[in-house]
Amino acid sequence: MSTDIALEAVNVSKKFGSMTAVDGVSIRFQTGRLHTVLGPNGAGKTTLFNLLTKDYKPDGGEIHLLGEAVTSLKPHEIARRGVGRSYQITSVIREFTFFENVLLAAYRAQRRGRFGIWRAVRQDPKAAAQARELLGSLGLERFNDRKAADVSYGDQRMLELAVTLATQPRVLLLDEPTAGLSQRESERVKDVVNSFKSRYTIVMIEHKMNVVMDISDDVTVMARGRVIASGSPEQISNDAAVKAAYFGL
Ligand SMILES: Nc1ncnc2c1ncn2[C@@H]1O[C@H](COP(=O)(O)OP(=O)(O)OP(=O)(O)O)[C@@H](O)[C@H]1O
Repeated sequence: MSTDIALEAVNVSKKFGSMTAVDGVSIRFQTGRLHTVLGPNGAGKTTLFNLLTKDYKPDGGEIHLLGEAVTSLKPHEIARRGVGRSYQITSVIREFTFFENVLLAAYRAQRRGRFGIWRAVRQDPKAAAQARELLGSLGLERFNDRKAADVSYGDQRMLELAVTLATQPRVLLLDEPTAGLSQRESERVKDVVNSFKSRYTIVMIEHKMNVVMDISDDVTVMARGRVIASGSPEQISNDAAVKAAYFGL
């Protein structure tokens, strides 16, 4: 199998009772590209993410990561092999400062997922240097000593991104990184995600069309659990099936 494909779903399906949320989807995410999954509410995008990270077990089909079948692995094993996912605010400890949150994630990543006693975490110079550098590169150093609970929703989402990056993923799954953000904050997240391109393989679910069109290399459109179109942003915006299913035109 070609290793220029970082992550791949082959004919995956997932049912909830009698409802098929993901219906025989095959999709390839190429190394070093930003691939957006687009589609109306209920199209199956988040369920597809859950299948890629193995949070859900597929009813059929396979998942391949960096050329290897990983369909039987558990979510933490997928994470350890380099798939990082931002779980919205849930990955952030609200009572911890920005620095402490990123430090903890960096420390755990260096120890392949194991927790340490907090005193040892605090005294780890390598994790501390990594946390400082990461927060600096995202322009968040002014929040180093601020508690996550005390900043705006937009800044918490930036912290969530920093925590995910501290795990040193190869493939980054972003589920609506601009959801709930103001236009100015969305632009900032868009620029930051754009700056990650080439360093990571990025798979993003995103609804805001300006974000999708400005920074995606590839776009796949889902509707009712299936892939209805795939191509460049320009091809997708001119696709008749997409206009019908997504924009209601
Ligand atoms: N855990 C679950 N149990 C039952 N049904 C579910 C579950 N998760 C998702 N579904 C259903 O599966 C379908 C696909 O949902 P999914 O969340 O994957 O869509 P989506 O494209 O991410 O939508 P949105 O843009 O609204 O987040 C929907 O009909 C949803 O109600």
